[in-house]
Amino acid sequence: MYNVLVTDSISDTGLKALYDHPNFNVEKKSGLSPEELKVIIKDYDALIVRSQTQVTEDLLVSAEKLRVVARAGVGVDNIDVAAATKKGILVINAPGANTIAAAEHTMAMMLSLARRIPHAHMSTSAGNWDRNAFKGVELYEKTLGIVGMGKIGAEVSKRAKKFGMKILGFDPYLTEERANQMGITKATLDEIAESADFITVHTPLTKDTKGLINDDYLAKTKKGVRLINCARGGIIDEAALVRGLNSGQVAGAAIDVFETEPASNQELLSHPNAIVTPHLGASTVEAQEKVAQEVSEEIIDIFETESIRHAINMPQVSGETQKKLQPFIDLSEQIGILSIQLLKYAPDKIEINYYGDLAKEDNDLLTRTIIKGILSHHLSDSVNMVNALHLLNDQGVSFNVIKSPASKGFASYMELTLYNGNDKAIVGGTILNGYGARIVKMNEYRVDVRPERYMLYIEHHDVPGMIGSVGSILGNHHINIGTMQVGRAEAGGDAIMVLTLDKKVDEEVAKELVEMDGLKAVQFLELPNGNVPVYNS
Ligand SMILES: NC(=O)C1=CN([C@@H]2O[C@H](COP(=O)(O)OP(=O)(O)OC[C@H]3O[C@@H](n4cnc5c(N)ncnc54)[C@H](O)[C@@H]3O)[C@@H](O)[C@H]2O)C=CC1
Ligand SMILES: O=C(O)C(=O)COP(=O)(O)O
Repeated sequence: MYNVLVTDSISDTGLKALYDHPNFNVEKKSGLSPEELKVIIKDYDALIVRSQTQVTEDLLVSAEKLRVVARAGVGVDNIDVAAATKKGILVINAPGANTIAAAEHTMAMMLSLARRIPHAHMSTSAGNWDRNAFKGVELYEKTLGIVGMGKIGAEVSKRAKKFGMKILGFDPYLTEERANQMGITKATLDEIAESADFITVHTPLTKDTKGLINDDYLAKTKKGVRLINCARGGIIDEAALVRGLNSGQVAGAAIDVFETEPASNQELLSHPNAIVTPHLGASTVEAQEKVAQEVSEEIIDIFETESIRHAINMPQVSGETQKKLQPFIDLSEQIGILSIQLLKYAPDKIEINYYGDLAKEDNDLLTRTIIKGILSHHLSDSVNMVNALHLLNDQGVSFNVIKSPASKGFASYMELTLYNGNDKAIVGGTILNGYGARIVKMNEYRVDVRPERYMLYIEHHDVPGMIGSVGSILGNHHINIGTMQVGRAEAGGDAIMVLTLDKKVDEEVAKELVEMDGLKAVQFLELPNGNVPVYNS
């Protein structure tokens, strides 16, 4: 049974999949103080939040079995993603599920600014009938500058165009071609300042976007510009905005998100030309059901099938790439595990080579799986796909990934080399069509071995009788040999044997083998996810 904690106001309808699932126990606990949350978090496998709960490093330290933090929404600035990654906790969100809600709220804010609806409402409901004080402006034929042409920015542009607005879009990823397709003009921030009557921001809050609209920028805008922020507090610098509103440079501002929330900047909140809402962009029945449903279904998939769609701290892989890489995932981990057992010590340098078709794919997922295999030897369960690269970095191990389209004799081939000073261990593997995974290189030797649970790697001198002697020792201890591969550099020189065994070699057998004349190195290898033969009785 997996325990899921929900700490913000999340739609019960959207959580239905989790409520109905026999393997999940959902508990809703809102209004907890950080201290109270810290005490109970240790019992939960997954945590679902919106923007209110602060998922800090201090909280995550106490989250003993937490595997997933799910953000029922887009922005993850209330979650310490770096601390989660360090602890191997996956962070997911629900991108796109509240896009329409946020775009419609932006339009509502823009229309409210243009026609001063909140002010007119307050005055009229107080008993006044003032038809002259609230003369507005039209959106029609005005220029709207959109900073951040992602999902919400694009939906806002569609709606604003229908109102007859001219749209200038700024986004580092906006191409001329996409702008043309959308019927908007690609612009710079300065061009927006120069021509826009309304400016709306739709970016995440990053070090680049923090204070993007500041005193300097406002000085370049048209006098009487109107500003909207339904993205993140701080993209428009609040102090600069108040100065702009006071001087009249800014005719009006509609603000849904604030530098600190709950908002406390009274000068802004009570400014006669400001319209403010308490972070309501995503607050529609539809969006709240959708975000909750998306994260619920993804949590079930993560725990039941390990499939991840919207990870913040894991590589995003398309369905097609995932399908191509799938057969290599187990093999990657096996290569990692075998190589660290061959090297015996922790590596100080790692090199991963992808050849052939594999080199053409985005193989970050395989790289993480290989690293997880290597590190799990010393760090066991504390390493996973989320924190593998982070832990490697922490250990000061350098790693290098080389992709080469050359085939190396197989359609796809991967080779891992671990270094420890002058020592190194090499393991290469491939998937043979119709035959499955094969280890095809161990150190400098070519082999052809199906990765199995129990394996034995022996380096010896190429002299008569070696194979027989190893076979006898194993036979005397009732250890059946599944397969055996022999290889040599040259006749009478160095040679290897790689055996797959039906059971584990205990210390006594290992000792006998190590003491055998002519053997240079004996390494018992164990693959937790390798095949174990089953005998018919
Ligand atoms: N008020 C509310 O309740 C809601 C707020 N949001 C916020 O709205 C923002 C946008 O959300 P989406 O459109 O879903 O995200 P998105 O990821 O689809 O789009 C963000 C866009 O910002 C662009 N961008 C990043 N840095 C930029 C920069 N320096 N200058 C210009 N563009 C830049 C990116 O290239 C991207 O195209 C996020 O901050 C999100 O958290 C989202 C939903 C509801
Ligand atoms: O999805 C986002 O980024 C939002 O800002 C929505 O926040 P909320 O879920 O309404 O607290």
